[in-house]
Amino acid sequence: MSISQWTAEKDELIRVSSHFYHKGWMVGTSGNLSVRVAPDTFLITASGRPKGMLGDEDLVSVKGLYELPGPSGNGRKPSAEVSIHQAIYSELREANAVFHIHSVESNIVSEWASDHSVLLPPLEMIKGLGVKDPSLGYRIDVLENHLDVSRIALDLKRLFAQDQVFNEFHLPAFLIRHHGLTVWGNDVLEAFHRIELLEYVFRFMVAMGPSGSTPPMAGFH
Ligand SMILES: CSCCC(=O)C(=O)COP(=O)(O)O
Ligand SMILES: [Zn+2]
Repeated sequence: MSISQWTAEKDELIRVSSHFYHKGWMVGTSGNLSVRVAPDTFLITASGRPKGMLGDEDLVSVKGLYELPGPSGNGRKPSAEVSIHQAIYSELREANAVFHIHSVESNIVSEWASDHSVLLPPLEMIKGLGVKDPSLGYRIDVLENHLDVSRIALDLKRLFAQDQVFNEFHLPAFLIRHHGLTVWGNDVLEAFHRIELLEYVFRFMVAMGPSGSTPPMAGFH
């Protein structure tokens, strides 16, 4: 009898995936989630699985942060976007959970990028990303989408290599244009909170519109 490993971590990712699915952020097979279980090993959702109804076998382990992994023992393939997770875990020691979702709002906001980033509104919520003063003008990076996912991972590594990523004005998150939001945290709960609060910020931005102000309501002057 084989004793399955990391059952608590798998259960946690299955619960988070189901929650995000019901929010409309991981519709169908979209999005992927991972959690680090050792310095160079993480569990990640298998590719092409329905994110609202994952089972234990839909979480596969990946050992190594630099080479693309093959299929797991049960024939499941790691997420097609595994190289993005590898890039984050290899470059950021503080990242122990990485969540990637496809929400409508994050894709709308990604269209408003200028100079590869979007300015976030000075909402109190942004403090949940670890910043002290939301009024200072925080921007979220926007990477180009590429069919070849390893190109996105390479662009991300380049971004991490630039000093400003590590200064306090950069956030533990980025958008891929017309694709979705990726966030990391010190643990599953932190990544979970960060996804939820950024999605709140994006909903606010979409309600305000690209100019950042709501149109006057008919009948009010
Ligand atoms: C239908 S979503 C297209 C692929 C994608 O962007 C994604 O997030 C899911 O890919 P995975 O291989 O992780 O299932
Ligand atoms: Zn994706």
